[in-house]
Amino acid sequence: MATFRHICDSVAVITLSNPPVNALSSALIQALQKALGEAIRDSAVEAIVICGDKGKFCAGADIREFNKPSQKRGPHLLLLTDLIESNKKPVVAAIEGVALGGGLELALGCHYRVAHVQARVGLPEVLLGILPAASGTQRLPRLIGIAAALTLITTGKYVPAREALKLGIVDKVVGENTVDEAIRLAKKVIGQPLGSRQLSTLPVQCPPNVEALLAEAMVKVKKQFRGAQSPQACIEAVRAAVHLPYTEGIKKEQELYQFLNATHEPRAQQYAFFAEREVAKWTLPSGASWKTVSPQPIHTAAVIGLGTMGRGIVTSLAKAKIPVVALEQDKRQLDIGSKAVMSLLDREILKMEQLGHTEATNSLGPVRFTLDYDELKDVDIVIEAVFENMALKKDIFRRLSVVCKPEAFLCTNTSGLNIDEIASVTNRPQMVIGTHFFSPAHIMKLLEVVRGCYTSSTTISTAMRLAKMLGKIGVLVGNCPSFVGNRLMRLYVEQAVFLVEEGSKPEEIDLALEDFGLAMGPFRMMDLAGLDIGWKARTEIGLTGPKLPIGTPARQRGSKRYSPLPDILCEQGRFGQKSGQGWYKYEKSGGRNAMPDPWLYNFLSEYRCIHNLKTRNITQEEVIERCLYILINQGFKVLEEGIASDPKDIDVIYNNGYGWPKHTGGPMYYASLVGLPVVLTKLEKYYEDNPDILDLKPSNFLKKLVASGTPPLKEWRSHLGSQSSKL
Ligand SMILES: CCCCCCC/C=C/C(=O)SCCNC(=O)CCNC(=O)[C@H](O)C(C)(C)COP(=O)(O)OP(=O)(O)OC[C@H]1O[C@@H](n2cnc3c(N)ncnc32)[C@H](O)[C@@H]1OP(=O)(O)O
Repeated sequence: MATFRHICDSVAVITLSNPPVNALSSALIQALQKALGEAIRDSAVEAIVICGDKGKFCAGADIREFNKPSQKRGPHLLLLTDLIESNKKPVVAAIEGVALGGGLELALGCHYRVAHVQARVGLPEVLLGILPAASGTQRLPRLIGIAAALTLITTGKYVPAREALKLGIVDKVVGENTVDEAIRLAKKVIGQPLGSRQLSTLPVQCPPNVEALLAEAMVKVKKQFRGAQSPQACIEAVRAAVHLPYTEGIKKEQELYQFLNATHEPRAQQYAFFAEREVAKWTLPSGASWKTVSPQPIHTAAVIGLGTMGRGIVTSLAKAKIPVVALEQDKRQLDIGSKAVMSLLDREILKMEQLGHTEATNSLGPVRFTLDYDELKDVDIVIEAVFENMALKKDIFRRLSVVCKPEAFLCTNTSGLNIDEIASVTNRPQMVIGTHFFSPAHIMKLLEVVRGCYTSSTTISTAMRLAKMLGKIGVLVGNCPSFVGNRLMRLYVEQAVFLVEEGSKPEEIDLALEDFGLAMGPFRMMDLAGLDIGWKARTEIGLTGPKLPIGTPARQRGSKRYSPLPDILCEQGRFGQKSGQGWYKYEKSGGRNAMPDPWLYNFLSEYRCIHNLKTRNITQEEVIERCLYILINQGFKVLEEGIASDPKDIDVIYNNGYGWPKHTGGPMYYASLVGLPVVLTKLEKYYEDNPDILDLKPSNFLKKLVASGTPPLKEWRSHLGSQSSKL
């Protein structure tokens, strides 16, 4: 756990060991306390170095223990940091890999910190719904000042070693032999006064405008993490560091920690943390799983189509150091696309240089641009990223069948087209898979990996491995129209439009859902994405436009309610931000600043008049419930149909691809927080009021769970019974 071995020349080295990331479990904290006690008492020891086993210092408190009753957790990390700091023998932290959360707090208790150049440090507690409650909110501001500490503590950002050196978090950065360097430093400082190295004793250097700084930070986090309490608590704790002596500040830190712990946020965020790691551990009903099926190596890749998605995918591959061949259909498109890719790559290089990488250019994989399909003959994987047109995609896949080597995997980046139809035109349907990237593809963490009926488990394994190589979270889902993410999203957006027909304003709905915590309300989101995209898709399948049978009622398709509002806006040339007007108006075409539009109010009045729609007062509560519960209800249907195998798959998709607030855990976790009987009763009521909105009808699976006594979320899967899985 924590071993103490004697080193020559009187420096004791204590090694933290708790694989895989040396998280501070109660057992490790106890062992560390014991090892420290021994080193302190040993008169032959004059200095101490603390390091981590296997090249990782420490990833912080053991998150798996957070739900243990506190009396069973053993000695508190906070006391340990005080014990280290007050020790008369100098203590040096040798930071390799990571020093995160409690790991960095432990290092801040030490008198000196030496870091390996590739190490990263940070206080990510805020991302787990808590705050750095082992003195991090009090020691860090004393070390690096209020502004920098606020940024780190409220964002949870990981800082690379060189930046940490500039900020003053670490004292030295080394390219190799971190522990040896720490030992050398420890020896050098034996006998020197430690006063200035004891952070708790230092004054906080406050700029004159400190209150304004804190207020500004508060405004920022309230906007950025709407509805979440931990970022605000972090600021309160830093404010305590400004105004109170250290021991009082620590009391405040503990109070705020207890307060947060009593909310649902830590549990929700910690659920989200583990869910992201669990989804990588896929299992198929056949028994094949990540453990049994090896991925094939991917040394080279090709991307077809250099539109917005293709450019991001190429950049993402280059960032993962995978050589890419990027193909376009004609010279003009190739020129435009290649320029755009080069500019994205330049930005990546700049970002890396700012983070202290000296050889940033060499850390990207090479990109070759071409018009020639023959250049694809040797690549290991192809990702097709042309626009959503089935005929075009099929043409490309036919061609790939001929050109690519037999072992090459063929992926289609689609947000909802049928993978099986695409696979069926190839000579290797078992090697075809959907890879639904999210825009911007080089930044967004989510990758929906869509298994078709022919897709082999080796192909799944390889695509999931590719996600990991790209630094993304791959979530395996089944093949159905719009897959999981967009299938749920469509109903949420449609519900928002129905609410406008019934009397809400777009901005009221956006505000209600943004206050709930969603990154962007549905109308601002539609305007950003472009209303014309959905319009084209609806025209293609005959929901509107020339293919719509004459005599179809305007607000009905089959037995379902339909709103033609978005179609009419498009007919008026209102495509959203790109045309300067959509649900909102903008300062210019391409403008970002959404302003309520009086034109829309008049238009909506006329529309309601024409369709004989009576407006009514719609509460925020109804907006949230109808928009979110219909999405959640569809989540239960997706589980029932075996399109997703576990509620956490849906939560990971929403948290990482759709701006769902992580502090509520994701839509399915949120449903469990609200209580399934409540969700069911509300859906029943809204369905009764709106019998033509068929998707409000509660799913059988939701009803089954409630009838079974509302088991906890982790047991839902076992209640699915023998459904026909699409995985
Ligand atoms: C008990 C009350 C104490 C109160 C004290 C309050 C003050 C202190 C609070 C904290 O310290 S909270 C923890 C803060 N630390 C983090 O948030 C770090 C989270 N981890 C990461 O960012 C990454 O895991 C990593 C360390 C950068 C490694 O990333 P990598 O991509 O290499 O691997 P992963 O798949 O993410 O992780 C591997 C493995 O390790 C598990 N794990 C990671 N961190 C922790 C942790 N802090 N506690 C427990 N387990 C952790 C992770 O779940 C993976 O497990 P498996 O999936 O392999 O089982």
